[in-house]
Amino acid sequence: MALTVQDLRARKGGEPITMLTAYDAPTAELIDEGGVDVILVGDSMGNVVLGYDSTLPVTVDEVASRTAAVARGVEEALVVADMPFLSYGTDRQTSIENAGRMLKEARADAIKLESGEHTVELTERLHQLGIPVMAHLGLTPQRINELGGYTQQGADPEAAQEIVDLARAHEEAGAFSLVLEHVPANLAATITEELEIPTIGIGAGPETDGQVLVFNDVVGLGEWSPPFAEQFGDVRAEMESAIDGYVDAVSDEEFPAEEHSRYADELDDLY
Ligand SMILES: Nc1nc(=O)c2c([nH]1)NC[C@@H]1CN(c3ccc(C(=O)N[C@@H](CCC(=O)O)C(=O)O)cc3)CN21
Ligand SMILES: CC(C)C(=O)C(=O)O
Ligand SMILES: [Mg+2]
Repeated sequence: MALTVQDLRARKGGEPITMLTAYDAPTAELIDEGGVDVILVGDSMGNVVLGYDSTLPVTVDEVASRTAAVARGVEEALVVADMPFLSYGTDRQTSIENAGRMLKEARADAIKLESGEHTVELTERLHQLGIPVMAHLGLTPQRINELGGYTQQGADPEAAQEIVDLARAHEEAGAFSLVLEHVPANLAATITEELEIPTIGIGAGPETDGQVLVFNDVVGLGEWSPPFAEQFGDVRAEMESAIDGYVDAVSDEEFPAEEHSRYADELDDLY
């Protein structure tokens, strides 16, 4: 049976939750078969697949299209669509319509919002309507122009308290889980202890209820990855070697070989 948001809530304090991003069907299928619990169609697609230098240009259409592809590749994992910059938190009607598209059109199971004061009421409304919301606090990359850099958040007592208060407010509003990004490990541990919903950390230390990373960082596909990510493979080197192999084989006239080529006997008299 496919994982539900209720199953995820029940994992609080239990076996660590695993979450990875994916942006296409075949990758999502591999991740799903690998037993990962949650697949996030992250707006990090802006950086890692669409060639932008931030997540800000990513559109609702782009996330919806990629989410639909991912959902087609997945059988077991929970599929979460990441709402892009300015697709929510402006007016309520548009926010609900955009979030609704992810479930109605793209077949996501839930959505994620970069959270703040402006998303407490919206989270409650979406929850009431039947759209499960994953909250996201700490480093929220859609605020890069306010933040000035992708630095650790909540490192002083006042900023930490603000995150704790917002975490509680979003739990109360009905969020089913909370991503904590690039915050001190001791702050993430405290929030994890205080909340009843599972926390999922990225650059937030070992004491959250789960971990999330960007797929490209995990397999070693990107040229660059954040300091808190770990590379568990070197897919980039594999790709480079396959591309070199192809170019060499064509240049040396070794590809295509006999086994790749079909001849039509009927043409023998003509040519
Ligand atoms: N490939 C990829 N992986 C990610 O995890 C990721 C993205 N892209 N794009 C969207 C956001 C941006 N993220 C980032 C990006 C950079 C740092 C980083 O380098 N932080 C340093 C320097 C901060 C600074 O001074 O600007 C640090 O030491 O905190 C952290 C998280 C996480 N997200
Ligand atoms: C890193 C995760 C939490 C994210 O928001 C994304 O990939 O866009
Ligand atoms: Mg994101």
